[in-house]
Amino acid sequence: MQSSITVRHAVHYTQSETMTGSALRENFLIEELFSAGGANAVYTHYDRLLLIGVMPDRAAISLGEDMARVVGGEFLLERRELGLINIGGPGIVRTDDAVFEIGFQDALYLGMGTRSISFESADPSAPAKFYINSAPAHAAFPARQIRKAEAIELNLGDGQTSNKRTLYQYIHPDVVESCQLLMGMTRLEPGSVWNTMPAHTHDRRMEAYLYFEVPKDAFVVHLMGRPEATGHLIVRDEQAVISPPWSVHCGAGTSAYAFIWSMAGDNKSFKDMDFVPMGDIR
Ligand SMILES: O=C[C@H](O)[C@@H](O)CC(=O)C(=O)O
Ligand SMILES: [Zn+2]
Repeated sequence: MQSSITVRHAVHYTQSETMTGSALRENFLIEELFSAGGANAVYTHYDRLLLIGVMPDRAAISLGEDMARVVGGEFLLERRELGLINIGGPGIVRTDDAVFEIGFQDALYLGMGTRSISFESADPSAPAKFYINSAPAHAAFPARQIRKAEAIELNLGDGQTSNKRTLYQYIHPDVVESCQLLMGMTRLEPGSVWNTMPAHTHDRRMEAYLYFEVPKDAFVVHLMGRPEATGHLIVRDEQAVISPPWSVHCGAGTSAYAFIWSMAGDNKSFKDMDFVPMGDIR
């Protein structure tokens, strides 16, 4: 089983603005989260968000002692909460006292205090891909499965500006209670390529994007940085971007794609965004 845990430090924009393209990639892009039969984790110091990709094949994968060590606890969710969305085949998540069948584009919230968590693929030839985010928690809320049909659906953008898309809020105060985690998915319509335009920042919360369903040979040009000093990351299928609180996070693909966004920080107010006037982007 291939597994990894890496730590990403927080970076000030005065430093990121002097970085080469490859240094930006090392600090803000996660190239490999999903490896067959493995679990890859990135612990970021931005709001201590933990991003994990779990792709079980024949055997179950559990988040065990190595993860507990990273967070300095007896077990991973001793003082944390966790959200996940499955972007692969049907999967199964077992916890201390429950079994959840998690289909494609279904989500699961697990609260603080959940001791044992293990992941399986229902069919190893169509493996599940659990994209997991975990953040520090102060209260124990009940576990809850959120199917795609239960997420809040928002229709955004316009074909005329190539940004027609559907946004699904899964872990959101109007759907399920969480301490600080917000999580959802956005899917571009065929022919639309721009996400999150007009761009925004939210200094109160960091954000992470996992791009998926990016066709082979296609890519997304993800813009990051302060609005007046943007840089870019070329992002391929199933790669994730860590977006600091001071950064815009938007992009255009060479074709349509989907992505999972998640946030952690001071509030859970999705609408708390500082929109950037289009004329200010540099
Ligand atoms: O703060 C919110 C996040 O940046 C995303 O939810 C935006 C997004 O998915 C979109 O506009 O397409
Ligand atoms: Zn945002």
